[in-house]
Amino acid sequence: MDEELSVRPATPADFTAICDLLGTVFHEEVFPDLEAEVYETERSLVADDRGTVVGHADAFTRDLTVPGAVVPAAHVSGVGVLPTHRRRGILTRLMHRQLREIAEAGREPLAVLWASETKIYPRFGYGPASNRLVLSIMNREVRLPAPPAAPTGHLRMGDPKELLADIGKVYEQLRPSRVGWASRDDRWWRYVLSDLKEKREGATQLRAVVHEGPGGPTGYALWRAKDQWTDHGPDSEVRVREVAAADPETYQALWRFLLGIDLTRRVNYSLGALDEPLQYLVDEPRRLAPRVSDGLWIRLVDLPAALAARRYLTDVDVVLEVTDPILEQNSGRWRLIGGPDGAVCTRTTEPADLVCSVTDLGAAYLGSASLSTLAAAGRVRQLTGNDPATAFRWHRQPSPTEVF
Ligand SMILES: CC(=O)SCCNC(=O)CCNC(=O)[C@H](O)C(C)(C)COP(=O)(O)OP(=O)(O)OC[C@H]1O[C@@H](n2cnc3c(N)ncnc32)[C@H](O)[C@@H]1OP(=O)(O)O
Repeated sequence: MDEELSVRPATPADFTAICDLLGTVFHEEVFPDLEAEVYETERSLVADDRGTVVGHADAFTRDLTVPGAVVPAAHVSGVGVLPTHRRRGILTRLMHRQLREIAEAGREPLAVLWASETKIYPRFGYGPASNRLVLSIMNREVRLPAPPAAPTGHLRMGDPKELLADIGKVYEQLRPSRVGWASRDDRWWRYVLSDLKEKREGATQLRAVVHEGPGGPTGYALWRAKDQWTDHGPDSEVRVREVAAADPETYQALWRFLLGIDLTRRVNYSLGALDEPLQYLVDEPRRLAPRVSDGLWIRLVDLPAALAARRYLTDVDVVLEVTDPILEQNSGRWRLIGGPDGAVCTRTTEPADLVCSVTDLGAAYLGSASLSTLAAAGRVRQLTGNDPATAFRWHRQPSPTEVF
């Protein structure tokens, strides 16, 4: 371990160096004014090599919707180590310290992140908790059911920032029941809707469409388009950022709109849920070209609090024997008693029904990865007939709305 190197809390004076570091490790231009919008200095850790910032990790203070509840969760982001200092254990020091600090603060039972590479985080107890569907739709080749003869709503297009009151209202109405959604205060809405030209990758500005029902807005979509022409004529692409719908009529109306934009031949959407309803609506789902990728990674920081915070699909009364080499207080046997209305989780000396690591529980936490599947893989060991796998599932798959 480097004697000279320290891991310490960042100060405001480190901000420029942190932005430079993130630009270097992610091979992209970083816009400090934009990052400053959501950056939380007091949660930011740096690795300091004799006055030079060589590593960084931070976390955003946000809530995450989990099965049946909304839970404070450290949204970990901005992780990087300079190429001159890689593979010397700096990330390990940053992650261990960050997890210990989150645990000691006692406010957030969970940490959540998006991984740049899937090898990095399991060793720190993060499990892959929400696979997603990446859709690349040949929109001319698929048809949705015809709209109702007398639709109850209509669509209104505009600048997302001007439609924010409606968009924000829909988001807040749906958020408590949509697993994987993160809370967005005013700063986060500014960040999400910021639309720097340099980040558009040649596409248009961000556009919004709101579905207006008799009682107010019931959904919205955010998208941009990238124009292209070939010898065959128009060949443009729609890049869908978010789709939020309170009911099936709204969902269908928004997708009918997105798939029907003139001059376009493809619609790309990278945040589809594994059970995205669109797959069951179009007349030729193969033309969606769905591809599975990973999504949110979950880390149980305060295991009993995290397990008690979510709801369970069916009644469960089970003893879990858990290993957590980093946060030892999570290791041991836990009795979880819960169901659709709530849960309690307490330490126990009773014999275990199931043996697993904290990483496996992270994977199963949002109801996406099944404990049975993890058992089939040999990661989880089911010791008795008391199998909690069904209880850990949920009605719908997680569907995060953004990569933070
Ligand atoms: C939430 C987010 O922000 S995700 C973004 C993560 N950041 C990036 O991908 C940016 C580019 N990459 C980097 O900055 C660095 O390579 C990091 C941060 C991923 C790793 O930092 P390092 O200080 O090199 O990691 P560290 O030395 O602590 O490695 C710990 C272990 O993880 C392994 N590891 C670390 N990164 C990777 C990787 N990208 N792929 C495979 N294994 C990795 C190491 O080999 C090591 O394993 P070992 O203990 O068996 O030898």
